[in-house]
Amino acid sequence: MAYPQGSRAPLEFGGPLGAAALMVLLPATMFHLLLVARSGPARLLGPPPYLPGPDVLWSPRVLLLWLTWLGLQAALYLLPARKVAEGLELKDKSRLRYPINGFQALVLTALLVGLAVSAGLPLGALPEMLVPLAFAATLTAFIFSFLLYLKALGVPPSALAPGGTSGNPIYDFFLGRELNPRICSFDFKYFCELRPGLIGWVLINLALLMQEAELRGSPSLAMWLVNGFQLFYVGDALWHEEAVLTTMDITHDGFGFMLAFGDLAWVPFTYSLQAQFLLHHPQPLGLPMASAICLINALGYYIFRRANSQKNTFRKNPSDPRVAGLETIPTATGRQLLVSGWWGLVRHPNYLGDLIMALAWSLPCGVSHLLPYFYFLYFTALLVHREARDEQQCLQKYGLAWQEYCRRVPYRIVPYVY
Ligand SMILES: NC(=O)C1=CN([C@@H]2O[C@H](COP(=O)(O)OP(=O)(O)OC[C@H]3O[C@@H](n4cnc5c(N)ncnc54)[C@H](OP(=O)(O)O)[C@@H]3O)[C@@H](O)[C@H]2O)C=CC1
Ligand SMILES: CC(C)CCC[C@@H](C)[C@H]1CC=C2C3=C(CC[C@@]21C)[C@@]1(C)CC[C@H](O)C[C@@H]1CC3
Repeated sequence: MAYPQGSRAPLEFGGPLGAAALMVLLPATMFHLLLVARSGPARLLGPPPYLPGPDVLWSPRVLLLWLTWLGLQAALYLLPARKVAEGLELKDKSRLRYPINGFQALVLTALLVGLAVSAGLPLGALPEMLVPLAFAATLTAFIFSFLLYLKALGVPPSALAPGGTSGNPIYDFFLGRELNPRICSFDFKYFCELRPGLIGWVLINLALLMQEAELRGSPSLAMWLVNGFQLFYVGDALWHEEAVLTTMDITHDGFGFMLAFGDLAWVPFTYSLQAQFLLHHPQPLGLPMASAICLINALGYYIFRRANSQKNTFRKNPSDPRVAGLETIPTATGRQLLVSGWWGLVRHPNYLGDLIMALAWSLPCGVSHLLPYFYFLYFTALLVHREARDEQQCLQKYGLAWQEYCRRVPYRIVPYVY
């Protein structure tokens, strides 16, 4: 970990050099995956079939389509919400308010897309536009991050994120300077984290399913499973939208290139990789194997949801009867740490469940190619790194109590392994 001059706050992601490298590597990886998924050999580690020129990447029509998508999601965000939730207390002791209408946005998007398809919109044509769409999303992420960086120059220090104020413009551009950039009540980070990318991901999956039906008469069982699992995951995230308000992305990280690109481009165009692969490389899948994969996904989801809900219930109200009997460690901040139940098994049981689901999403693609396992490999790396970042933040917040928790719950994600 590098340390900025004159400060004790450690720089993450390898400092400015690491940030600069990631700003090139992440988009390059995304385009590599998009190109390789449709190539015959589909080799994750091989060269891409061709290098796309400007005529392949750039299309004003596709850019317009992308901006329309962002506009639609922004309009749905502004609709009246079933609930308005308060975020955690900020440095200046205030709390921001957030609309809880993400699930409503998903349902309305599904209705609008259904209407448009029945009126003749060729959704099956979307897979042919993935490369220029990804380019439009990447371009938007760069421009948007630049505007956010400029906006952050004019805000008071209390509005800045703890991490993105190193003074190095490349590093701060990557990590994001302002914690909660807003125009009036429109919160850009919260909007991007859950709406255009996540809903875009399942829409791309659906388009791939429809194109498979056009090509082969009906979608394959493998394609149904991947679509079903991922739609369920996105629906669950939007149903439990309020939980995102306590994640480190909202409470700790600024809004810069990492999250703008991650939310707007990386999620829709790389998380749909399994469905992209299946369109071009159909895989036979029998009912017994499909049933086993469903069980693996259900097990992952059970661990993921129960662990997340247990912590969220406990954080909202520690005397709630569902969590009141759990053993806890007091901390100097007045908050407690769970040390039994799911959070006594490993220090991140929710990551364990998420990883099991990630495996279940790749298995329908068979074992002939490594490519569809990219998500599982990337996600393992992301969660191991995220766990280390969270650990650092918890050690700072809770000190000795956190050390005691680590002593009592020695494994981080996988019991007896890691
Ligand atoms: N699909 C994807 O790409 C991604 C999915 N995710 C998923 O999003 C969800 C949220 O993840 P994330 O925000 O990383 O982290 P967590 O939901 O795991 O939250 C970590 C926080 O929980 C609190 N905590 C930790 N241990 C305990 C304990 N023993 N008792 C009580 N509170 C504790 C601490 O905050 P405090 O004490 O302040 O409450 C800590 O900072 C996860 O399910 C993850 O799998 C995450 C990233 C990417
Ligand atoms: C571009 C880099 C590789 C880093 C990008 C990270 C982002 C893709 C993720 C950071 C945290 C995320 C969360 C989710 C999606 C991925 C990103 C945005 C969820 C919304 C997924 C669904 C879960 O139920 C909640 C997650 C919160 C964190």
